[in-house]
Amino acid sequence: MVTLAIEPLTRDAFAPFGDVVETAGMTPLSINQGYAERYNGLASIDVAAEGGQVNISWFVASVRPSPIAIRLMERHPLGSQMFVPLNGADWLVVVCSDPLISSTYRAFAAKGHQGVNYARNCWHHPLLVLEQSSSFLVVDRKGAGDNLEEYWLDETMQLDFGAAAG
Ligand SMILES: NC(=O)N[C@@H](O)C(=O)O
Ligand code: NI
Repeated sequence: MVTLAIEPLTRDAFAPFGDVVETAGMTPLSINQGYAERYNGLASIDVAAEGGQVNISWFVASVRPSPIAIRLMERHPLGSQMFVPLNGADWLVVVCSDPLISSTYRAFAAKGHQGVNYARNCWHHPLLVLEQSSSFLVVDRKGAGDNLEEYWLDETMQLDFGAAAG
């Protein structure tokens, strides 16, 4: 059984896979006569391929059976996909650069104030949450074309919550 250590989610660590949507390290603009701060440019939304349009949706996700087994990876060839948690609950992100090579898999512990934007064609596991009824704002692509490619792993991969890497 292949086990996958879980590492902290940081911009640098996640850079090969997309953006981390958080305000840490960002310099805000003061707006609205000083009554608000604006953090710009947190993610690159890439959904225009083949006439795609932005799709704004709301996910309410359930906790998967424990121990969480990684059996399926997917990617969206025509667009990026962004998840921003709305409940403030911590969650999990699993990505890889080649689903056939287990050493390319990475698991990240996402905090409740962190979102991610999977780059177009980034292999990722479908939304993984740690608390029931976890709500997310999702920004991805709607339009013609096949925007889902799936890969079912030959051997289930387990997440190792005990050995948090990093
Ligand atoms: N199916 C769907 O809209 N969501 C997945 O793409 C996912 O990454 O959770
Ligand atoms: Ni997806």
